[in-house]
Amino acid sequence: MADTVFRPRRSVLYMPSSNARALDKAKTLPCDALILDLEDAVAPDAKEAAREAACAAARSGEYARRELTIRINGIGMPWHEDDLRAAAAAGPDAIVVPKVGSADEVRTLVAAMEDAGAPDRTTLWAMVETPGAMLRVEEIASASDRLSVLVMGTNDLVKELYAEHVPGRQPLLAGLGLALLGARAAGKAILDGVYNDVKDTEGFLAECAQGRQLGFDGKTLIHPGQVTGANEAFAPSSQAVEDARGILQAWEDGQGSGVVTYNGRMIENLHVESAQRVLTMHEAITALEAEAS
Ligand SMILES: CC(C)(COP(=O)(O)OP(=O)(O)OC[C@H]1O[C@@H](n2cnc3c(N)ncnc32)[C@H](O)[C@@H]1OP(=O)(O)O)[C@@H](O)C(=O)NCCC(=O)NCCSC(=O)C[C@H](O)C(=O)O
Ligand SMILES: [Mg+2]
Repeated sequence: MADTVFRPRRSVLYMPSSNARALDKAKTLPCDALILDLEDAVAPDAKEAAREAACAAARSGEYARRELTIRINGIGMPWHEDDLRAAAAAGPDAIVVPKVGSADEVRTLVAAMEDAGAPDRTTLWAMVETPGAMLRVEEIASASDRLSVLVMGTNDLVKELYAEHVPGRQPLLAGLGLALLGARAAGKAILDGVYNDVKDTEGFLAECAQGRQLGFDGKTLIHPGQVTGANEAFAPSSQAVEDARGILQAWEDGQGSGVVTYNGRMIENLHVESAQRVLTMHEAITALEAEAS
């Protein structure tokens, strides 16, 4: 069911489940989560072999601390039902469903997962990547407790809007904002879309910084070379951690004295809550990284 404790999802790497080298390499990468893809990255004649490989990976227990998810083909596609049944039986951390468009679809997917015997630990991640989904994000996100994460599909959204990929993502800002509002109103995690140019480090890091500033929990990625940048961008900086500790200390020291300040800035209860959140994230990331070493 949906998370009750904070789980870092700074770097969430897609890989084609038909690519055995990528599946193997993923066991060594410092990403927080993996999406083993059966949808766009897999050609029609490779779908069945990819499904078997993804389910075997989910059963293997070889991906250690990394959250392991399987992206199945979308509702209405010829492989959808078999993918969902097989993924549910394999019991990954989550089943990722592309192009989810309504709360009814979420309820149908959750019922199908339950019918297929998905273990309780397997949650649903819904991709939102169409204009209709952007307008219904809150109802999609609130439709089931089993839905834990929303994932932006920015390539599909650009296509559906007849927009263009440009630095700064101006054509997407309305959609990104609506999706963030809907996810946060429903209390769900939300991941930013992918950056397609795997050789453009500067552009990628700028988009990570923008995604972080907008409020995303992490970024979906397409190449191992993008993992470290996303991990840094979506973790609290050492300055942010130091400030969070200072704010909590100033708040504790100033109880009963009325106005509290830290480094000349006014501190209210809401700043204390934000500082606590920063420290929770920092501790969760530190614990996750300690597991890896
Ligand atoms: C983009 C790529 C096709 C580039 O592949 P390639 O040219 O082979 O990269 P490299 O030679 O630099 O690879 C170096 C090594 O790293 C491994 N590798 C590459 N990519 C991955 C990966 N994603 N996960 C794990 N390992 C990876 C290679 O095997 C090499 O290993 P080795 O030989 O042992 O050194 C390729 O990166 C790729 O296929 N990426 C994923 C594409 C994908 O999954 N696309 C679908 C999801 S994106 C999407 O659909 C978003 C959404 O729906 C939307 O609408 O926006
Ligand atoms: Mg897509």
